[in-house]
Amino acid sequence: MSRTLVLVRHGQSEWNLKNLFTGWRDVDLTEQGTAEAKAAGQRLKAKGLKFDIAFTSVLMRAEKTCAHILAELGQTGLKTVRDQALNERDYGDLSGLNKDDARAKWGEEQVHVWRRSYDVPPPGGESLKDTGARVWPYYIHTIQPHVLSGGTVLVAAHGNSLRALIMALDGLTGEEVVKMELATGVPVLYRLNADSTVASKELLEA
Ligand SMILES: O=C(O)[C@@H](CO)OP(=O)(O)O
Repeated sequence: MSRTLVLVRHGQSEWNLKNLFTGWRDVDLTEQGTAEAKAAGQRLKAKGLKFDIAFTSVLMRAEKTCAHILAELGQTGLKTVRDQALNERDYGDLSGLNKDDARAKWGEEQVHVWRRSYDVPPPGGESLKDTGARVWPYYIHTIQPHVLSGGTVLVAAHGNSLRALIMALDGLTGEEVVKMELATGVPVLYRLNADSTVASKELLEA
C-alpha cells in the first residue's frame, strides 16, 4: 500500500519575483519558477514515484508546476483535477501591493500578522483559518480517499493553501504555524497510515 501524498508549492511566480502580494491574481511562472518545477519533478522521479492522480488549483502558476512535474515523470496526460478550493489564500485589498511598501505603510509587525498569523485576515481577504476552512474539507472528501485507497497523489498548490493543509496534517497549533514557511518547488512527501495519520514526512530539497 503506497498511501503517498506529495504537496508542492508552485515554482517562483512573476509576482514572487516582484515581491507583490498575489493571492488569487493569476500570474505566470518565471523562468526560474519553471526550472524549479522541473527540478521538483526530477527529485520525485529519483524517488521512483509515479502518480495515480494529481490535484491543482485553478491558478496557472500551480497548474503549470503540476504539468512540468508530470512531464518530467513521463506522466503527461495523467488525470488532473483542478479546483479553486486549492487556490492561494485571498489577500483581499493587499493583492497587487508591494510587500516592502506595505511594511513601510502599516509596520513590519502588522504585515507579518497578516502574512503568517492563523486567524487575522488581511483587509478584505482570508485568514489562514478561512483558507483552511475550504482546503481541509476538500482534502478530506476529495483528495484523501485516493491516498487511503493506496494511491500516490500529487497536490500542486500555493504557499498558504498548503500551509493550511500541513497545519492540519502535522497537528500544528495557531502559534506554531506562524513560523512555518514553504519554499517554492520543494516537494513535501507524506506517507499515511491506514487510519489517515501521518506515518512519515520528508522534504525533497535540492
Ligand atoms: O503573495 C502571496 O499570495 C503569498 C505567496 O507568495 O505571499 P506570502 O508569502 O506573503 O503569504
